[in-house]
Amino acid sequence: MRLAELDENQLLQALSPYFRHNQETLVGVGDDCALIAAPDSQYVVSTDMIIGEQDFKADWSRPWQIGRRLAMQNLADIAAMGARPTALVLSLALPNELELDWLKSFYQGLDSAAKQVGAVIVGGDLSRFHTLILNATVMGSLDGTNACTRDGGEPGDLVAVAGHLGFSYAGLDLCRQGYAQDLSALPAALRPLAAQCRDIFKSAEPPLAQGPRAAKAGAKALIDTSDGLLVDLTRIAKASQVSIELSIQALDQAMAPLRPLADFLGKDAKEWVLYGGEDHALAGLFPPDATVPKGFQLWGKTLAGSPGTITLAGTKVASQNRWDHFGGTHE
Ligand SMILES: Nc1ncnc2c1ncn2[C@@H]1O[C@H](COP(=O)(O)OP(=O)(O)O)[C@@H](O)[C@H]1O
Ligand SMILES: Cc1ncc(C[n+]2csc(CCOP(=O)(O)OP(=O)(O)O)c2C)c(N)n1
Ligand SMILES: [Mg+2]
Repeated sequence: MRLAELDENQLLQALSPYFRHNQETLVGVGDDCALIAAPDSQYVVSTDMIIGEQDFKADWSRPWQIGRRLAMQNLADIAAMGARPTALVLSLALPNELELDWLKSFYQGLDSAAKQVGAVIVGGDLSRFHTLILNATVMGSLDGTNACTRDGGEPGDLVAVAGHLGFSYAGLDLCRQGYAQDLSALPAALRPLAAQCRDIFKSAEPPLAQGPRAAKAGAKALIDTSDGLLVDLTRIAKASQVSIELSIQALDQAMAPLRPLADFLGKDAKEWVLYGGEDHALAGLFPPDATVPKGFQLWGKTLAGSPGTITLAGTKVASQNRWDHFGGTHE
């Protein structure tokens, strides 16, 4: 059945299995607003949208993967404040010819990501448009800890990263080179890694639990790598008024698993790791005596150099944003 055959109430009824309650939900879907408990007297909130063809392709990704990606990239922003996601609202512009099954599957993906961290969908808005425009807004609780903003770092801090780096860009390159669905034309030895990269590109797997864990371990600043490691490290370095020195060993370690695939596709694993966006890894600045949580890799340290400068083994590296929708060198 196509959406054109349904009114908004019928659509919402069809999606109702995905409107769950958690302990923060005082009023969920169905009233003018949701009513969400915020025991801390403060909460974190963020929003992010994705647009068909520009941020995903409906013929590359299954609808549940698109839903999961939209949820995950929003949830990652909450994790990047050291917080726990509690509730999501969605604003969706949908073409008339879209199948109801597509939309249900999309919500299944959203819900699967939300479930992973105990968050629920509590509201939204539906509109018709010829292009898919999918927006989520997410709220979260700090559970009594301090928010890990980008500006808390100082010279001498440890720089550590949790999550995948470059895997999403590798997945994008695989899709661009015709491997969006079928990997059988790849050498057998590369297929498991290729499948992992492709899945991370299509649905994103940020280390959501590491945000609150990092906050508890004393992280002074956190950011998620939506636009690429160097761009996002530059943001945290500028906000914290420090420079960052990265280690070659950390880069080599991050590149190692991706190298065979990069070589096969004629791509550069270093480019994937340093400039690839949408991995939503968590990069943090920790005090020099901190024990960084398991799952965080040490990447370097902050220095009192020119704010926002990133060096790799002493040499300044450029951090141009490949993914700036306004005026950048967006591909
Ligand atoms: N249209 C907008 N109106 C108000 N604030 C915005 C708008 N777009 C982005 N921002 C804010 O600017 C900051 C940077 O945005 P963005 O680069 O999208 O962050 P992120 O990479 O974490 O999603 C965020 O604090 C965001 O809330
Ligand atoms: C079809 C397609 N082409 C290219 C990309 C890659 N891409 C699009 S936007 C983006 C960066 C992040 O997007 P943005 O909207 O800037 O996210 P934010 O920084 O707001 O979290 C990347 C890597 C993609 N996801 N899909
Ligand atoms: Mg954004």
